[in-house]
Amino acid sequence: MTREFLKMHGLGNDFVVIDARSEPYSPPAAEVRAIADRRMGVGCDQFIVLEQTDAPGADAFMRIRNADGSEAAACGNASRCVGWLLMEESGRDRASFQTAAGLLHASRADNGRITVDMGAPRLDWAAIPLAAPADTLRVEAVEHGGFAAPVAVNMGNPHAVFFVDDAEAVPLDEVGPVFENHPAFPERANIEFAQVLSPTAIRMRVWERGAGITQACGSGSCATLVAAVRRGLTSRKADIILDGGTLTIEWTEDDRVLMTGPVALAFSGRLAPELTSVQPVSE
Ligand SMILES: N[C@H](CCC[C@H](N)C(=O)O)C(=O)O
Repeated sequence: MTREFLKMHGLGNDFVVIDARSEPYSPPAAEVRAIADRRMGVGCDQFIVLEQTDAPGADAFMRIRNADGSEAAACGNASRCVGWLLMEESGRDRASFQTAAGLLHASRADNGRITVDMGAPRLDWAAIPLAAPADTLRVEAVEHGGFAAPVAVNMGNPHAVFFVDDAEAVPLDEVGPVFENHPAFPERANIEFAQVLSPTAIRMRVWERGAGITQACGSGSCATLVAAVRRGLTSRKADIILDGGTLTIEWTEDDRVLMTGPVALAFSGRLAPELTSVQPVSE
């Protein structure tokens, strides 16, 4: 059977979104990779499936899969897109949905932007997770190519934030995969390189776990702001300037991280049977 999908993005971090609340759909990793492939399939950084849920207060469960087929528990840019879809569906200005990292709450902000409360950051080494006890403010065991001692933050997914003098100079495609797969991160990690421009502005580039370089990363922007505040480098609310545009992040005094930014619906289409019946690639 074919399935309708929506192609959406948040600042160029792009998604194939399928509403499977009435017809369950949990494709194997090989099928997700085929759909995410930018030649063979539709192409996306993350593949998002809305699932039926009986979680109280939730309109759906948001299942997040990376382009490599792996599952992630958080995806900030997709959370804004899903929040927007649910608000458009209900006609309300708020929406809540369940993720593997917990219940998220979305609301409309100014100029068509959407705010998602991404919850509290987790800062303990075991919650990142790290392979061994460490000070998450400076993880000394992680260094390569002149970059060392990142701040580790979990926003539902693991992040390592390096502060640098010039974000544009970072050889992201070379050092990104080394840090993503570093043994200090038993579940791998999303890797951010942040250049503080002012107490309220940070330039950030990202290498995502399971997706590589993306135009933007919402959970990565949240992790970057939290890391900067912990290091005393910025105020608790700042703009994160990504390749694809700017997100505004605030770490509130009551320990919530609020992410505000745009959403975009590019087009809709139907996944053809060939794609939904792809045979697992022999490893
Ligand atoms: N693009 C997403 C991050 C996806 C995280 C995923 N790469 C992981 O494995 O954690 C965001 O906007 O937060």
